[in-house]
Amino acid sequence: MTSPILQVENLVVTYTGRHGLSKKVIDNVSLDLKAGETLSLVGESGSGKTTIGRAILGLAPVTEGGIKFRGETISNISRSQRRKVARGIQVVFQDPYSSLNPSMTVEDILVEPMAAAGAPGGRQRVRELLDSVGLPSDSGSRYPKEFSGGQRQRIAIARALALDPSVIICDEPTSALDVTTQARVLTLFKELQEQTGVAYLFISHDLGVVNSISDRIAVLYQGSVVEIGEADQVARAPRHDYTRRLQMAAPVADPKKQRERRAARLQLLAAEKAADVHQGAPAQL
Ligand SMILES: Nc1ncnc2c1ncn2[C@@H]1O[C@H](COP(=O)(O)OP(=O)(O)OP(=O)(O)O)[C@@H](O)[C@H]1O
Repeated sequence: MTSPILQVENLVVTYTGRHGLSKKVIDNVSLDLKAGETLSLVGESGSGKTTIGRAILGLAPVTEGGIKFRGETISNISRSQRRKVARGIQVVFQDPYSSLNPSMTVEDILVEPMAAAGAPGGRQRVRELLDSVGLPSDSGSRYPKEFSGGQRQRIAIARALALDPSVIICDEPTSALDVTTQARVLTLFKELQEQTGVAYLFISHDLGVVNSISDRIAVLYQGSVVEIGEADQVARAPRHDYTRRLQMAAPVADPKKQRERRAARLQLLAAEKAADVHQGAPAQL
């Protein structure tokens, strides 16, 4: 069995507010990401998905537990150490409008991470990166505002690929895109994974979106993993009530499927009522 490339071990993230009140937002989460796989993290807004991604990137406090990349601890280390050991972890954010510096050309955006890491990265590499994400090779001299949302997300993906990462954290990377563009960008993620062997930790609130690209899915509820398993099993035959609710909340275009969903939702509610399991159940999704 291949050993995991990224390990989140018993992670606890606690934030302390202005009045000294502390709030545990991640509670004992353990996750393994294997080389070349896509593990999705799904849950409703506020469940802690982004916080886990930020903790991996060194942007959220790791209060307890630890994070390892290629077997080396990367939590609670200095910035300079992180630059050395964690350069193989990159990120693509949700919003392609705010995540790209509007005053930089696309070429400068792509060269920046390579220059910061002291990696070789000339015009040829920029052209390769643009080509790999399906953008015209002359895009380098243009500015982000000249591109559509989907194209901007391609630029952000090219930037994430610049240092040949082995892990990309994709934080709701298609949520700001229309459905057609969303599908194209998801296909691009898949193709890039086939070509490069990169692993994705794919963060989304939408079980429908992640099912098509995930190997495994972990479901997060109030800072804890309540279910984890093979993508098809979690998305199609969830074991946990909360996952069932997420499944039913995911938008579907097909009216027949919508009717089936509605019937299943009513059945679930009736069963819960009968079993009186409402106490402690998550809020309406
Ligand atoms: N810097 C912070 N200080 C205090 N609380 C925070 C901070 N960042 C996040 N939180 C809290 O942590 C919890 C988890 O937030 P997080 O953004 O990780 O959730 P999420 O599942 O990614 O939600 P969304 O899909 O809306 O982004 C929320 O209750 C949020 O208010």
